[in-house]
Amino acid sequence: MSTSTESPRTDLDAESAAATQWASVLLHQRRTTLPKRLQGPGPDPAQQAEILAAASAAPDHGQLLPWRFIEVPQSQRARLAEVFAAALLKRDGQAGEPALEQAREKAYRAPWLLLAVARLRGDDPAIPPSERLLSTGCAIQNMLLLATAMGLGSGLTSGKALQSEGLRRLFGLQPDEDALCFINIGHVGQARKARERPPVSAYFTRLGDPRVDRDASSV
Ligand SMILES: Cc1cc2nc3c(=O)[nH]c(=O)nc-3n(C[C@H](O)[C@H](O)[C@H](O)COP(=O)(O)O)c2cc1C
Repeated sequence: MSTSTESPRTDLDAESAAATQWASVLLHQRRTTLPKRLQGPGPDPAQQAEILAAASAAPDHGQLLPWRFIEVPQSQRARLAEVFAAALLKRDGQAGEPALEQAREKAYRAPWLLLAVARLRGDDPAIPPSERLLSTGCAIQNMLLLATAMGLGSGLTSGKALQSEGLRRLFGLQPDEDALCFINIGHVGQARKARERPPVSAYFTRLGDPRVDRDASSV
C-alpha cells in the first residue's frame, strides 16, 4: 500500500499523457503542402468519409452549421478550370493564352479537391459572422489534422476567382454564403521544409502584466 500523499498515476493519467503527446506531435506536424507538390492517389472513400466527419467535431455556437464542403470530382474539373480562366479574363482583359492555361491548370492539381463554403449572414442574428467564420476555420483544421494523421499532405488555396460570379454560380452558392478557400488533399510528392513557428511570446500575454496594462492605458 502506498503511504505517499501523492496519488499514484492511474492508467487514465498514462493514457492522457500519451494522447497529449500524440496530439501535440500531430498538430505540430501539420504543414501546408501546396497542390503542385501533391500527387495521387487522393484519400480513399473511407478516408474521405473520416476526414469529412472530422469537421462535425468543430465548435459551432448555436449549432447553426454555418459551413459546408463541396467536392470537385475529376469529372467536373474542366468546369472549374473554365471558371478560373473566365475570372482571370474578367480581371485582366489582356491575359494571354499562356496565363489562361496556367489558371485552368490549377483546377486539376489536387487529387482530392473541396470548396469550403461559409454561411456568414442570415438565420440567427445573435451569432455574428466572426463566430461563423471561426467555426468554419475549426472545421477545416480538424480535416487537415486528420489528413495529416493519415499520412496525407494537405493545403488551403484561395484567390480572386473565389469571389467571381462564375464560381458562385458553378457551386450554387446562396446569397448569404461565401466561398472561403479550396482544401487540397493527396499524397506528398515533394515535401517542403516546415516553416518556423512563431514563439508563444509573440501571441500571448496575461491581463495584469505591466506590458498589457501599459498598452491598455495608451488606447
Ligand atoms: C484561408 C487560407 C487560404 C490560403 N490560400 C493560400 C494560397 O492561395 N496559396 C498559398 O500558397 N497558400 C495559401 N494558404 C496557406 C498559407 O500560405 C500557409 O498556411 C502558410 O504559409 C503557413 O504554412 P503552414 O500551413 O505550413 O504552417 C492559405 C491559408 C489559409 C488559412
